[in-house]
Amino acid sequence: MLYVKAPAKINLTLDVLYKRPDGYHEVEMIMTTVDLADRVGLRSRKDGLIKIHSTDRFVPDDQRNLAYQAAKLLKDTYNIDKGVSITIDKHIPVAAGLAGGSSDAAATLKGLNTLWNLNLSMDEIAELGAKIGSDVSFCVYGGTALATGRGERIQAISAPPSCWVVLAKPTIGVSTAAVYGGLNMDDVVHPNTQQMIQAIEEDDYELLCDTVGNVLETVTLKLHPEVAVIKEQMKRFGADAVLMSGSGPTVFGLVQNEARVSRIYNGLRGFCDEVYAIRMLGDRDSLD
Ligand SMILES: C[C@@](CO)(OP(=O)(O)O)[C@H](O)COP(=O)(O)OP(=O)(O)OC[C@H]1O[C@@H](n2ccc(N)nc2=O)[C@H](O)[C@@H]1O
Ligand SMILES: Nc1ncnc2c1ncn2[C@@H]1O[C@H](COP(=O)(O)OP(=O)(O)O)[C@@H](O)[C@H]1O
Repeated sequence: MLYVKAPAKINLTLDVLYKRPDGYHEVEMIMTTVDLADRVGLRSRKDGLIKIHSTDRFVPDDQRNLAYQAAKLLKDTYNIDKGVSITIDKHIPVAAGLAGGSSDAAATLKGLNTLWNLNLSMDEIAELGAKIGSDVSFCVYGGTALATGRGERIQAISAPPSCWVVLAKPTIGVSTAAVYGGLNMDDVVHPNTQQMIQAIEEDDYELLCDTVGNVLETVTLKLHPEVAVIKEQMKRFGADAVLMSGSGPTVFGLVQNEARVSRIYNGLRGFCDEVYAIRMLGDRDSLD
């Protein structure tokens, strides 16, 4: 069995520029991977079948699974006779704005590249990933990046300043398509993507905290007012910056003071089942 780590992402900024004729939205996002990960296990099969087993009962075990789609895409593109048994040890909350499914797909592409000796480059894998979903290319590379286009065009940037990330996910799932669909471009208050890049490049934590922003937040907040309540609580318990990730409903708080991390974590556990205190995977400290 080959095991591949599939980490979650958060969006430090998420801007929508316009709705495209193909129905997708042109975006500008600063994304970074965090240390909350699924574990994808891959075992090659001689019978050509793709079999999925997940530890989470809400994750589909058929062709709807993005890891299944990843394996199928490789089989079809490169005429592979072999199949694969895929085990997904699920730790990332599902339909949460954390790209769990996309990361499982990226891990499957990378793992099968090794298992089936395909010798594809990262760029080739990322390009294939974009056919599965807009977030898959970012998940192939991981780290910290500016994502443009519909999210599939990736430019790496340096690691963000070191801090804790507290994640809180209310017990609702959110449909990404419904959130993009509910966006009214006349109401959009655009985050400053260039300023976020500057904050990261200059290792300026305060500027980073001042610059976080997500245009999808107002849409999800209207659909699910409990997300606003969690945001308020995170602020009250002392997070330096608070934002919804992706299409939500997960809210993240950034914190540098370690004592405050436990205060926020314990405070939120009171009324939110899924709370995590984690690090960004590519923060400055972990690179030292
Ligand atoms: C919002 C974000 C932010 O990182 O993440 P999540 O909340 O899903 O984690 C992404 O843009 C989500 O990417 P992903 O989940 O891969 O979306 P896809 O499968 O490609 O698209 C799902 C649906 O979302 C809408 N969509 C997606 C991307 C985009 N740039 N414009 C869109 O309008 C389309 O309606 C599409 O049919
Ligand atoms: N491997 C997978 N893990 C989680 N969800 C998956 C997976 N494959 C397909 N899905 C489907 O994709 C939907 C969105 O899942 P997910 O990737 O967790 O959320 P998000 O797009 O908000 O980051 C889920 O409702 C689920 O049915």
